Amino acid sequence: MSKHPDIRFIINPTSGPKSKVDVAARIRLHLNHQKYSHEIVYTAYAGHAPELAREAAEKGCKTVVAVGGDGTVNEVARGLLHTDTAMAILPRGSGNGLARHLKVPMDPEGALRVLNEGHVTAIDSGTINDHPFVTTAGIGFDAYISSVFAGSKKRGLQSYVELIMKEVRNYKHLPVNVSINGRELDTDCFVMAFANAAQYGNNAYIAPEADIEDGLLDVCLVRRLDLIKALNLSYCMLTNQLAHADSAEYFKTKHIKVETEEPMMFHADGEYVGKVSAFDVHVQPLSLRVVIPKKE
Ligand SMILES: Nc1ncnc2c1ncn2[C@@H]1O[C@H](COP(=O)(O)OP(=O)(O)OP(=O)(O)O)[C@@H](O)[C@H]1O
Repeated sequence: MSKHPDIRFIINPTSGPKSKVDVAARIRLHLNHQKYSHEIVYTAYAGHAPELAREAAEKGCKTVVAVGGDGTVNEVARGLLHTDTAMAILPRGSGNGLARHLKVPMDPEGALRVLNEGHVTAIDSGTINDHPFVTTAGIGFDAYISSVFAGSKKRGLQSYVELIMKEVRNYKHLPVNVSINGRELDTDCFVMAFANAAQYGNNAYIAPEADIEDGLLDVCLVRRLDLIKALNLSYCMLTNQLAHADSAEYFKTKHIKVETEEPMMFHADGEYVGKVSAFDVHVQPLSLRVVIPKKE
């Protein structure tokens, strides 16, 4: 019986800002071929990577590398959850939230060095209405932004920030009912983020205290937003600090339920999923094996 290669690289050819880097050539150049056999496959459509990752896991592949941004990482992770196959990341997106949280280098050589070392650990993931996420999920403004961004041809950090600045003034909070840690809360919700990793990507920290191995999700609730709160929140997100209590509240939990009068948009790992009026969010403790840099 022919043995499956140790490592499958899954490249999303549409990820990230246009770049001249030939990532397949970098892989061939920098992978330790004495240690690992490998193959490179390309996604042909959105939603292809979970199939490619699951197939590799079923064939006994040790590691599957997500070559792309957080959308690709989400898809590869979905195919590997609760298996023995580890996920590595070769970051090619514009945000790269999970790679940054796990301290995977942003350059291909650095990311391949981490892969060559082969240090594996287990991390949590989450589900929002049964949609898995590994970095963040959310309802309200961040989901609205992901829905608008998905329909826009523009990519990159600058377009993203411009979009947020344009839309933030028009977006209105909605009333929600929240059940968390045995408590019920009737509140307004501008945005509610469920963070497994600390950041959305691009070092924008929505939950600075999030620990990806603690079996808990960090919830960040912004009830209402005005100019002062928006400035405080943006400053804290960019400097990796908890925002002032007037701007945002933080909770740690295994499970949270949210019900809304009007349907609200939600996202999983920055990909817009849909609009519903009930959300059930769970942590899935230590459900994904990942390749990370060795701690010093
Ligand atoms: N071959 C393909 N053709 C079209 N879409 C694809 C293909 N392969 C994957 N996709 C979709 O591309 C989406 C975006 O991918 P990804 O998030 O990796 O890149 P990005 O949006 O450029 O990065 P970031 O999320 O960091 O901004 C994914 O949700 C995935 O479903």
